[in-house]
Amino acid sequence: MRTSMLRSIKSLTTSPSAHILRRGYASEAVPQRKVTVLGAAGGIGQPLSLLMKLNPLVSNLALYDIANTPGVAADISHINTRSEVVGYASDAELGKALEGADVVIIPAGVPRKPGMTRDDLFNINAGIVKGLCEAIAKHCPKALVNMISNPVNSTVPIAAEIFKKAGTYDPKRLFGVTTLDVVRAKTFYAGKAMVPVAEVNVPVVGGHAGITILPLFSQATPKANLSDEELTALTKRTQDGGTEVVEAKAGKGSATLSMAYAGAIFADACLKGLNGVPDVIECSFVQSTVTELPFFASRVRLGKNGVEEVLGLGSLSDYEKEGLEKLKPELLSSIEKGIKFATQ
Ligand SMILES: NC(=O)C1=CN([C@@H]2O[C@H](COP(=O)(O)OP(=O)(O)OC[C@H]3O[C@@H](n4cnc5c(N)ncnc54)[C@H](O)[C@@H]3O)[C@@H](O)[C@H]2O)C=CC1
Ligand SMILES: O=C([O-])CC(=O)C(=O)O
Repeated sequence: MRTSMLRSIKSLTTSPSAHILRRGYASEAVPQRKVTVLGAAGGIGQPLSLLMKLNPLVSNLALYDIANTPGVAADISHINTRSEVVGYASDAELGKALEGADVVIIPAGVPRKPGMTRDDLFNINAGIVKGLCEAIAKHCPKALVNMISNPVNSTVPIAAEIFKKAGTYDPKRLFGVTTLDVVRAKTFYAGKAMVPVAEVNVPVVGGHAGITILPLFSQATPKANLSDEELTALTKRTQDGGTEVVEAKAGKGSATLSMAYAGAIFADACLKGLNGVPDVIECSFVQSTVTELPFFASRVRLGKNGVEEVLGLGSLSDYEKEGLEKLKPELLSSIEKGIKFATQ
């Protein structure tokens, strides 16, 4: 038994994908971890499920969608990596998909078309998220919830209220996934500053829609001498990154592949935190006292119980201070809209 466990740990640590995905994972033991993807057959769900299948920290991968799950699950299950894959295809199977989950990732819901804002998705997605969160409260109340469905600025407060109603709310376990904003900020900054993209770090704070997305390029590393005009343009491009993709896809949806990448990075960080890897830090939209708003995205230290510490904003440039004040009313109104929906 012990020999076979050691052998399986050895094979996990020597496969090429393991090296890529297990950076910074120091412990010898690889615990069993179940990840459930809700909306697994969608534009984001499919590549995200693929990336989670490649993640050696995952032992069980549950794929749930209301359409096309069996095909996606059968397809992904043939990949020769650690996790066992099971597909769940109907409302009646949602409980089984969630039972025992350590991390639940939610990319279920409709995406934008050109001309729409993320808030235009509220009417449909709020109801979808509400139903899924009620099931999470019932079947895996201790799971870390990674909310991708838009509008994130409202769906996270909706989830919080649903969990409060069920008596299961733990603010340490609820995350709005804003990693794509960070991914974009890093890419755009590296291009403009002509620095190696793999070395770039840029915190992105606030929320996940338009001007509520506030990249802090004054804290970007490696440092570069960019003009005010260049920094303004970079900020705007990061804020409008989602719209750039929506327009390029011309009615065929919004970012899926880059979002799957971002979602996989964030889920991996959650798993590392759960497994006790030290100093795992990612930006996320969480319950917060960093500003006067009840939810706010900033850098968060992840640990064995989810959020270990919500880190402050650090020092901001005058331009960023102005951006911060400008975003607050819009972000607050989206948060309140979510709370109102879930409490009425
Ligand atoms: N947080 C972020 O940075 C980003 C968020 N998004 C959001 O992610 C969501 C999904 O986008 P896509 O994957 O492109 O959409 P999609 O339409 O391709 O896929 C959505 C999937 O959700 C499923 N679904 C709908 N209702 C469901 C329910 N009750 N239970 C389980 N599954 C359900 C659908 O069957 C479909 O397979 C959208 O709301 C989009 O705006 C997209 C990109 C970035
Ligand atoms: O823009 C959208 O609708 C999808 C999204 O959230 C993003 O790509 O950041």
